[in-house]
Amino acid sequence: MTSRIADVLIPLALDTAYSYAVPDGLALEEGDVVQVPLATREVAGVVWGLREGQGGNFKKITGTLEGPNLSPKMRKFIDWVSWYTLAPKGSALAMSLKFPDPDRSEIVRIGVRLTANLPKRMTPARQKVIQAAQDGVVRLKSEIAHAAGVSASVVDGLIDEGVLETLSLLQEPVAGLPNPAFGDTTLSDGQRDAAGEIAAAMHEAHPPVILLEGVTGSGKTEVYFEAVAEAVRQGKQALILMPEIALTAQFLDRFAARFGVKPATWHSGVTGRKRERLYAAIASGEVKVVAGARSALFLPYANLSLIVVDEEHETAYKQDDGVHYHARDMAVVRGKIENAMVVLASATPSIESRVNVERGRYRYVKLPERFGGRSMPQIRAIDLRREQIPKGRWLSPTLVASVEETVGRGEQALLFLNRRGYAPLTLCRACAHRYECPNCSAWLVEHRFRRSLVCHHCGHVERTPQACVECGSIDSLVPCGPGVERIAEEVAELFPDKRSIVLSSDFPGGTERLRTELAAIAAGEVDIVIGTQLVAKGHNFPLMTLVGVLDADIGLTSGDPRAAERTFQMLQQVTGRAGRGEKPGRALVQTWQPEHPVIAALVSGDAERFYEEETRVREMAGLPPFGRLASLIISAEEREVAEAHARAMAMVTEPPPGVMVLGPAEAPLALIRGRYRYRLLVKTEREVDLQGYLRSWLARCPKVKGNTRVSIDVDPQSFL
Ligand SMILES: Nc1ncnc2c1ncn2[C@@H]1O[C@H](COP(=O)(O)OP(=O)(O)OP(=O)(O)O)[C@@H](O)[C@H]1O
Ligand SMILES: [Zn+2]
Repeated sequence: MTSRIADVLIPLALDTAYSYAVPDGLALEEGDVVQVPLATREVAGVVWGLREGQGGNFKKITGTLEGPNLSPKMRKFIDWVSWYTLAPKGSALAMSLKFPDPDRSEIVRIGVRLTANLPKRMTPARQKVIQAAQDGVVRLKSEIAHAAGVSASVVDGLIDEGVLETLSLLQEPVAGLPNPAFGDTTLSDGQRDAAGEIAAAMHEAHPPVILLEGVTGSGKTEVYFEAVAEAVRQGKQALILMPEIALTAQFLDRFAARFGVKPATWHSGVTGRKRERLYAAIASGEVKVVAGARSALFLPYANLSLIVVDEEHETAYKQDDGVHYHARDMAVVRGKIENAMVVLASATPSIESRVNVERGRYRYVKLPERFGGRSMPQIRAIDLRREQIPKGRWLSPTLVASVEETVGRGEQALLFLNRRGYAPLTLCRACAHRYECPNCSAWLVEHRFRRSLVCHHCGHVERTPQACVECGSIDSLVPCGPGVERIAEEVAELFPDKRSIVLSSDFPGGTERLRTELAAIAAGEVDIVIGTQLVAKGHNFPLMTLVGVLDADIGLTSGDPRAAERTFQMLQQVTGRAGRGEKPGRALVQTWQPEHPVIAALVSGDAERFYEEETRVREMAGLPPFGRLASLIISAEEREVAEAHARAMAMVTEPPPGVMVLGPAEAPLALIRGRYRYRLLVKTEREVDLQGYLRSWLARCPKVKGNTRVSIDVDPQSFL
């Protein structure tokens, strides 16, 4: 006798849907959310397929659950992401599902976040909480305890000691309705042409992917707002993806000035009931515009007609754990599936997107000039081989003089160094002991404001000792090299009367306070800003007329195939913060190698030269986008186990023509969080079916046992 069978995908790291019998009388459709027995538990899952068959041996579906049905397009997207990234299908599904939690009450909720205080006594449990709260996001007490895997009493203890502060979380409306006619902006001629072209393309039968390239300060935002307006006029939805930190108050205000309300925002800080309500409103089509971090790409939009990827070159779009996906690339896929237009916006596009334009896959719209007739900043290199910097200092005399002049005129200066903390390395003067992380092969970074040594890879924190832990000498620790905190110290000595601020992701008080500070800078309440990449991009500070780059060479020698591109983008972005207001800006770039192609292109203002040269280099080396890469990290708690497994995998590679497997080699970060890491790198020609090869190889590999893990990263962005 045949009966109905449902193949149910469960949002856990499982690659296949499991078959269940559908009880008589239960109305079901594909995409419905159901409850099913799994081992000894009841779990939620989504009906991936329905068929007739011999269902006698299968367990029965328990019932249907509330929540939106996942559309065929959404399921196709999830299947695709899983196929492309090799992540289990269930893990890809997990990114798209938010189940309502019937137990959560709507009464006053108390959130907590980290302060700058350290606990009197550090315990492993407390350390876990501090680590989990490191990002400064306000979370419910229960959430933080859960994330840290500790009991609520540990969190209470930290609240009592002032290490965590409490805030009450208000219930806000999900989002207002954007009005496309609210604040019609007068566009420049260039903006109008660009906006016209983009809005027209939305009406094509198959809307294209458009690369919107415009120099820093050209007004790309106003241009893509017109496409958003068009989507709203049609009653459809638009998604604006941003690197998380770019979700600034400034952006939200600009959106509100154009559309009358702020957009709905989706990122890791949106939690609890708010998250559930937003999820439902996006699925019903009630919310029209979402501005979100990469995770917003996986929401079940009812009728999406536009995806904007702002700052499309940003590395923050790549997720480096769990499902290793690149949100820009997946946005292009989602756009195709939804028949939605995709706009990739950047002042410094990725080589990948540029090449896609050359190949005719993307359309190209350019804004060559700054808005309002403003000029690009004048950029000059300071050759550190010629100009002496006094010992123990990091600002050259030329830079110091320029800062003085700038702030003397009542304008602002930004000093950029992409290094958090006080010093990247600490050692003992007496015994030369170097302070290293106990869990990672990395130096501990001194954070002087917090009086601690911190690992930037695993979050390990220890109090800076008075006596050397190795030889016992007192006050013998020496900081080596600069971080932003050390520059702040130098600035305070050089300009004692000026108001300065250090901004990095360590900023106490987290994202919300950071937003306040960014607004204060824009309002002119600070003279000198010292910052990492956090302040380097996306922001608009009208009074900032000088940008000083303290060490332009930092990223150039990293051994990453994208090192030159990344450095160029970063320097172009940070120097682009100068002169965005009424007054012209300039940038001074301290370097040991002014003749390096990256620095030379930056100083000459000739971005095209850099792109041509770098594209040629990639093509010759067969690197992306002219060839394809996948990185496999094999890790285990014992070095020998990781190495043996990596070698066993390497034995059975059997690469076909056009495929090379390199390694295994110890990963540059050989130890992270107590796990030893080996790496295999697959490099193929562009036409090769990389995923097909990886699957056939993995099928030949020995089974993963014990605590060994194999993590697969297609199109890796990180080579550590
Ligand atoms: N049509 C317009 N009318 C008035 N002001 C505008 C207009 N277009 C842009 N601006 C202003 O010009 C400045 C630069 O615009 P915007 O921030 O969009 O540049 P961008 O191209 O995104 O630059 P970046 O890539 O450096 O972030 C902003 O202060 C913006 O408010
Ligand atoms: Zn560590």
